[in-house]
Amino acid sequence: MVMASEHVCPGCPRIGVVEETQRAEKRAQVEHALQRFAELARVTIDEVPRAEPPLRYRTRAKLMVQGTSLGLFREGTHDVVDTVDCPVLAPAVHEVAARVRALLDDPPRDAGAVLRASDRGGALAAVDLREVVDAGVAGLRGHASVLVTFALDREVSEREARAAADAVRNGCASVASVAINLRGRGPQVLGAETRLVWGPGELRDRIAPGAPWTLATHGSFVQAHRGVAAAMHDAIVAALEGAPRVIELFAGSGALALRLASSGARVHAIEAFAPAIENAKRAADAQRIGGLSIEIGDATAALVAMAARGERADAIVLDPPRRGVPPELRAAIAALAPARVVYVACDPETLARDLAHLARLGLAARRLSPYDLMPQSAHVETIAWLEPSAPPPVRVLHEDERLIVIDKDPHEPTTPHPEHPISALARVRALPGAEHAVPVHRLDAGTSGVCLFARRPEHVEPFARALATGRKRYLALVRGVTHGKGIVRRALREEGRDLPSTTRFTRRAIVGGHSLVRAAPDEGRTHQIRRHLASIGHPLLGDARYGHAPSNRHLWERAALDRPFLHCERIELALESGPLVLESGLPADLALVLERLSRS
Ligand SMILES: C[S@@+](CC[C@H](N)C(=O)[O-])C[C@H]1O[C@@H](n2cnc3c(N)ncnc32)[C@H](O)[C@@H]1O
Repeated sequence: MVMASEHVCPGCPRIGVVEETQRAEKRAQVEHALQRFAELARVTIDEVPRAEPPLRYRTRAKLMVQGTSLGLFREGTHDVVDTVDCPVLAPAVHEVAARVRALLDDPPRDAGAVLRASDRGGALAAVDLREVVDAGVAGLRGHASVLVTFALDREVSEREARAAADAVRNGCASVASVAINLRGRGPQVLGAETRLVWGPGELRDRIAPGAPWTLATHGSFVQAHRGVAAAMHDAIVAALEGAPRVIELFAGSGALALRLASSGARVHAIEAFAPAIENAKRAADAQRIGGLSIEIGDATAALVAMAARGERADAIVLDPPRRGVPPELRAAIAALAPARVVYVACDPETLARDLAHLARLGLAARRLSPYDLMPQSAHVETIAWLEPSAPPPVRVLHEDERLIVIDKDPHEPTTPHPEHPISALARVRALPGAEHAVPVHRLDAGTSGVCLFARRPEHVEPFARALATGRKRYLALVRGVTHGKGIVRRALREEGRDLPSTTRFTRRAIVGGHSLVRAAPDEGRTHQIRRHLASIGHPLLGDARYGHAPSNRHLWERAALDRPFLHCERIELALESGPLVLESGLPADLALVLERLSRS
């Protein structure tokens, strides 16, 4: 058990909490993330296995520099909390951090700006420490050493860089290699350009004794906890036994790809960061591991191209960044018709969003296995095991002898479209007595909510007329803060004619600096709400066509928004038989977006 420390470091907010409790909390986090999605109601969640060791495990530290402090930003600020007694860093990483800290206190003159914080007139903004273990002979941590990268805010001379490298390695045997990196303006700790100053620049690294080695370079990705990462790899290799062709997306420097290939599978590894995956191939060749092919590029573009070529995969493994994967990639995964999919996720919420969509595409997760990849933090890493399974039936809001009204899911068009593997119409026609159904109107693929179908083509006309004069209400999240209410009257061009159009809106709430509005179009012109709200400077968030690309990117990264935020929540029809009110609640994916936005 870890005892409570006096102050809680932002890196380990759960330190001091009994380990069993931490693991139960992590499992509960995953459970909570699944709960909002009806498609995931029957998924079981394993207990979280114990991480060994629970302390002194961290293979990588990106430490910020401020004055003479080396540590992490206090949450929501740019104040650095010094992590001098950090109990989770692996011993070699801890030793090098202590050496850098001592040098910040007393920087050698000839190292110039490299070892002086940028807020003290120097150039140093952060230090990236990456542990490397070639455990081939002496067992894990037998040969631990560290790749040190100084992240600088400005250029320094070669002489200053060399003096800094000498200073950090003198008296610190764990330093294996030193590089400098120019950070650029982005929020990332490291920029694109790294320059080797001293040492080999790349070293063999193993997750576990006996595992194939990979090539570690300055700043390269490594799982935070070797023991837990190795257990995850074991579980994945066992689950994919007998799969002759595996596609691995987001393969990094190939630790898992090499394991899978060395166990006999043919692995095609796709990764955007060229040096990492090129090193995987070099490591495979040097170890005579056959069967590994690599592809450098965007995982979505690569898989969409494979699907378009009609390729198939026995198994697909993916380990994306926190934001999860875009809808096009989920559709391409389903199109490759894999017998097994293994989805490794570091954010259970985006995982749940993606699993719900994959379930509708015919790939269902029955079981999730959460891991304690970063003990003492709130982080939970989860493996989802997916298999082909019939998609859940469409949700019916109302049906009678002539009409079927469904709650349309996002990411599917109303009628079949070549870019989408499934349509609302196809799912409606799978209902009993609905094989001749036709849509009364169309919602865009990205829009969810109330959607009307006539049971037979001859039933469409009266409902189409009732819909044209009926009241329709949508929920939309739009960029910026709108007036409390407003009316947009603006002709919209359709089929070469300008047609008078009116949309009324009321703001319901401000969430994360944006407006949640109820919008009611008097007509039902193509993209009426999207075009009208964009025309007054408040485009829908997530709308790639009429929206604001930087805001869309931000909401995708931070708030898990993967489609236009537009939901048809209510339609009122005056039918000959009497009034009919159809309503749909806020869908789970948009509820998640609002929750994340109000948290941030
Ligand atoms: C969570 S890491 C997983 C790394 C790898 N599975 C491992 O264990 O070493 C995510 C990886 O995805 C890569 N990546 C990020 N965006 C990508 C994209 N659009 N296409 C392909 N790879 C991407 C990153 O470079 C990073 O290596």
